[in-house]
Amino acid sequence: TPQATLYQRLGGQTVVETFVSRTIDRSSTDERTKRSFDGIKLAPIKASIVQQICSISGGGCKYEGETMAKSHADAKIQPREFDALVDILREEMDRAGVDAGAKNDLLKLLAPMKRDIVHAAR
Ligand code: HEM
Repeated sequence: TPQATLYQRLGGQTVVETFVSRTIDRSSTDERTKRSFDGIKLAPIKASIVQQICSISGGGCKYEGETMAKSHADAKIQPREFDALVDILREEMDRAGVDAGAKNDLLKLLAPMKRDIVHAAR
């Protein structure tokens, strides 16, 4: 029998949509992260992040959005802002009932994106 994909272990589409939606809603109002979301429409980012997570976790989607470097460049995101958003994501995966192993496996796939998302001072 084939192994479950990470996407399946995360709970599939409904669960991924739930924790992504709540993460972005909270990030757009949390004092630590909200400034970057000022004037940004949340529904399209949510859909894009769901597609990206589905793609990298073996859910069979094709991510069609921008690169992480390009989509975050204008916001000049600081390391503490990145870390705060990931903390919110971790809390929302817990709240959505995601298994600890699956949660950590997804966080491991997202962690290397930090270097593209965080603004490099030059
Ligand atoms: C691992 C962490 C993160 C991932 C996986 C991620 C993923 C994404 C994705 C897939 C998009 C949509 C790109 C597109 O559709 O072309 C996006 C856009 C965006 N992200 Fe992130 N992101 C992360 C961290 C952050 C952080 C830390 C912030 C701010 C605190 C942030 C703020 C934004 C904003 C404001 C947009 C919309 C940009 C625009 O439309 O102009 N993201 N992100």
